[in-house]
Amino acid sequence: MHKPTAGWHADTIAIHGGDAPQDPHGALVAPLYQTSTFVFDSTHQGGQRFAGEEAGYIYSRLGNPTVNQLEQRIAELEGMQAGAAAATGMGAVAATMMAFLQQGDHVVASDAIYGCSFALFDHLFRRFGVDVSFVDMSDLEQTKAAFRDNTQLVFLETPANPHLKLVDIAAVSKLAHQHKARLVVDNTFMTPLLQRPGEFGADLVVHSATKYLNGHGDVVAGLVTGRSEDIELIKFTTLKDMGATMSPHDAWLILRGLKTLPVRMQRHCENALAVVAFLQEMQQAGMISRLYFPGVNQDEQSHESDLLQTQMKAAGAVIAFDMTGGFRAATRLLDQLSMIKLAVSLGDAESLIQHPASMTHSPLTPEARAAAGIGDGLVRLSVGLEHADDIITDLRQAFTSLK
Ligand SMILES: CSC/C=C(/NCc1c(COP(=O)(O)O)cnc(C)c1O)C(=O)O
Repeated sequence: MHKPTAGWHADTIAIHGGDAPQDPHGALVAPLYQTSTFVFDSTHQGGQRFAGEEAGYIYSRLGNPTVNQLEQRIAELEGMQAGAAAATGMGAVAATMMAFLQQGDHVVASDAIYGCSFALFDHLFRRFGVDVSFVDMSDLEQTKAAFRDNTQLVFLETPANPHLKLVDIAAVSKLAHQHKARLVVDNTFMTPLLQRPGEFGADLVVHSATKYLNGHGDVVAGLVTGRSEDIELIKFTTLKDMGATMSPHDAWLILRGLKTLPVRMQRHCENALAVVAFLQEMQQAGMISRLYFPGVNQDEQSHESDLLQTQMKAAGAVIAFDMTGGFRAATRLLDQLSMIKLAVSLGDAESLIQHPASMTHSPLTPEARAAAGIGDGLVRLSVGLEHADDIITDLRQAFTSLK
């Protein structure tokens, strides 16, 4: 039965998006195709399918009905033509970038990105002869100067991991396209509910689906969306041959998580605003030297508040802050919390807190960490779905214990 998907709101696409695999029993939730391979009717059919002469499934690393339903749903949510699913967020980042790179190429990357993305670019890509320039993309002149004749890709996160630095997607996209390069935006911290980078000129949008998209702390996975021809290239070169494809069960769990993404993001953002207000009290009390949250440091970047208005629907629910007492205060605070869990990752129902310098961003060289402004006193908090008062109570008792 044809679905009238045109004109649906994101809240509806999150539940109904993507073609559910046909089920003879009319199951409301499409069955999970937990299979490694698919049986051919004949040798001829098998050959035809491998040759691409006949549509149909072959082997789950080459495509799976449950995974395809998720790929279609995330593409519809991002407003992109197609999607590809990966075993992890890093699988999505790596497969996406490597599909468009070869030895001798150059990449312009933001200096504010997740630690393992930095490591992929700064260690692995260099080993294979791809050069990467890390730039402060809030400085468009510096960004422009970084381009070379062999620049093929531009990569950024906004808001960036770990301290929520914002980048003007449209401005960087213009620079990328002037140099005939593709722009890849990692939209993990926002999700398509709060930001759709394709609307501002991103060619490819990647996600750690581990985070908000799945949202329940029980899956590690990745997704990428873009134009059909780019997604096909990623699927049938790097993803297929690197083997970084997503399991059908993970896809099935993410499809279930996505159904509540709109209401979860609303609650995450409401909670985050209440927690920011409390942390501002701690800042006024001198226990926090700097608070990072989109729109909070108005003096810092008035352009930041413009971007919050133009490319984002809300500020999100990840907060970072520098402890006045540095590493020792940060360590004591994190070790004092009880309901808020001391763990990396973000975007889960559970509030999570961690220490970027020694954890998520430990792969950065000391120089890169300094350039990105990631100090030893920096703490990153992912605000969960608990009652805001209970989150604040836990934070308050931990801060009080430092006095
Ligand atoms: C070991 S640290 C835990 C992971 C964290 N981040 C992951 C991440 C990835 C990579 O996504 P996976 O491969 O699904 O973890 C890609 N892009 C962004 C913006 C990310 O934050 C973290 O806690 O900041």
